Amino acid sequence: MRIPSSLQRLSFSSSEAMVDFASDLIARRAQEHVVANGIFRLVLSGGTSPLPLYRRFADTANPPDIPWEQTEIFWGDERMVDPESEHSNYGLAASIFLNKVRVAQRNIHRMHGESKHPELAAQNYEYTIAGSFGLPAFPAAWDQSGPLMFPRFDIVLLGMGPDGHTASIFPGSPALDTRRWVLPVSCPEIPPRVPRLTMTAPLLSSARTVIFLVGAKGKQAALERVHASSSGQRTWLPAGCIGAEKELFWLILR
Ligand SMILES: O=C(O)[C@H](O)[C@@H](O)[C@H](O)[C@H](O)COP(=O)(O)O
Repeated sequence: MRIPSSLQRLSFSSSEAMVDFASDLIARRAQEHVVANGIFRLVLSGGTSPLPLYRRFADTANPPDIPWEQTEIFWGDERMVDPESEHSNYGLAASIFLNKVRVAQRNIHRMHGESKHPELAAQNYEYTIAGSFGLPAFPAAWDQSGPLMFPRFDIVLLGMGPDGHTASIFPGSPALDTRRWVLPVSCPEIPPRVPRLTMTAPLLSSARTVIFLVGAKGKQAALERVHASSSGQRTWLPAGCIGAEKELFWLILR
């Protein structure tokens, strides 16, 4: 795991407080990245925990000051379903906020969950990532002989399931240790029981800032194992294997 220079675990007694913290942090970092590089690359999470934050993004009464015109949007994982499906991570984010903020359609990089060929869809997303970062058309992820290379997203949002999975990286997944950036995932044991696509642990952990948003209900045991690992005991729970280049935040709703 890439050890971040800062690790913060913060617990919140209300969803509003957690959303206030997360949206302020994202807005500040987004502005800094736009000033420094002219662009802000944000990776969204699936699941239910980030939904209040997504609603805040679209809140016209109290909008966070995010430079949407300079923002590119990606997903950490997607279910192999149509974008119109209620299970589509893209579809949910689009209906809650992406269709309401000033992000350009060309900057919304969704994973193609409707593809009948998950491996091709994964490779296609690696091309998309390479394109955004101005990297060669042949993604370094496929070059078995070259040095390891993982593009650096500015902020990655993640959740965690009760089994410790994050994105669609389940315990024992090949996505934990690979040079690939995106991999197909066969149907997991947990709902929705559909195959997925996922960014891999090394790619997610290369981000400058990683923010976990977790509701503690049903997740206490996994949280304890993940947090024990950062104080020295090893865990192989996928969420505990995710690091960051600079800052790793665990925002936990009590
Ligand atoms: O697409 C997905 O399902 C996710 O990205 C997944 O990793 C999710 O974040 C966790 O399962 C937590 O989900 P909840 O936030 O709904 O508990």
